[in-house]
Amino acid sequence: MTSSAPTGLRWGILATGGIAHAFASDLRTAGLDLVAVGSRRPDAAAAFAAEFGIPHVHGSYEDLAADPDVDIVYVATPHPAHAENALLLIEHGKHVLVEKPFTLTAAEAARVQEAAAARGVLAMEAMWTRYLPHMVRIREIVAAGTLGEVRALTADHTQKISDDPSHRLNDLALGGGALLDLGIYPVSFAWDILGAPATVAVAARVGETGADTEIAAIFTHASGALSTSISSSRAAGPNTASVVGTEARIEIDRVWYTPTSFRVTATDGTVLEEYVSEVEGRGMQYQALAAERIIAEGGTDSDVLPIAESVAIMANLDEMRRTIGVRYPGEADHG
Ligand SMILES: NC(=O)C1=CN([C@@H]2O[C@H](COP(=O)(O)OP(=O)(O)OC[C@H]3O[C@@H](n4cnc5c(N)ncnc54)[C@H](OP(=O)(O)O)[C@@H]3O)[C@@H](O)[C@H]2O)C=CC1
Ligand SMILES: O=C1CO[C@H](CO)[C@@H](O)[C@@H]1O
Repeated sequence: MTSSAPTGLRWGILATGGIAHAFASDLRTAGLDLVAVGSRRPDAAAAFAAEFGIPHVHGSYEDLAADPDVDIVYVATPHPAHAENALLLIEHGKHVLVEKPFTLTAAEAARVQEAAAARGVLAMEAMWTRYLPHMVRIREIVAAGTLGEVRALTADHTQKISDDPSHRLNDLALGGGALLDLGIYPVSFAWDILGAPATVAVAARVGETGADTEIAAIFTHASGALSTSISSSRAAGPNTASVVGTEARIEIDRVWYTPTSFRVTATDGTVLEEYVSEVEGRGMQYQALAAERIIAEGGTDSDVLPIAESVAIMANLDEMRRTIGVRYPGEADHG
């Protein structure tokens, strides 16, 4: 089970940028209790609160963290700020749902994991795709053995995003790079279906700012399966994915990491299942409902994406970046 009905948990949102808006809108659509917003800019917090009818308005992240009427906070800052923001919130006893990638590095992720465990709160990566209904169904189909032995998985996350050097995806100071922003989706999908890679091969193009603009990866997995992924912040491709087994395959339509459709087709061409998502809004509410269920049941970890797996995925991304020579400012300080 990955989602359920709202439990009345009181949500705060930290930051007021693009994805904070999308998440707030999905929380409202799903009837979750959004009570607070915090921004570095008091005006931005006030405007965001007015847009979504949020009662508690905080002109700093510290004030949001200290709000006694907030149970859980969604962190929607650029990746280099995720660890610092999450640690502040955890220190104040808040549960946290932290945007992907969970942090900038595995060392930061491990620090958040430790702090959450010490405080007894939930820290969960907002890899929203894992919680979407079509992904839940895909995991069921794979687990049931319908595909036979899974031999291959493919996925791309390719978008034409601005080449302005100051854009978040190009600026290393903001965690720029296709891998951490886009490539993490196919990487996390491969982990979800096939587990940790046994070997990792990567090739990339690195742009003028030092951030990767394209990256292709081939993983082998302990089962013998291969997974491949391509990510680009310069050109929009199919954004489809497939899981191929000895008896049947799953083909996920574009855009595979958002609510969409898929087919299960047997090797002889028989269509075994056609699935069409029926999701209100963008679909970011499912991860929030999953977090609410875990907390209501007294848990502190996600069964769909445990924090240890988020840390391990960050280590996988660290290794891929080492291979392609992408390094973030002050990374040594980050650990
Ligand atoms: N799940 C998904 O589909 C998506 C996830 N994301 C993830 O969400 C995070 C934020 O992305 P996005 O919303 O596109 O980014 P934006 O630039 O649109 O917003 C980021 C917000 O973070 C706050 N912030 C804190 N420190 C800084 C800083 N140094 N520079 C700029 N902003 C800062 C600001 O809020 P304020 O001024 O109010 O404090 C700002 O509005 C990223 O980690 C990204 O990977 C992004 C898009 C889609
Ligand atoms: O997660 C994401 C999904 O796609 C966005 C672009 O539209 C990315 O920038 C983002 O971080």
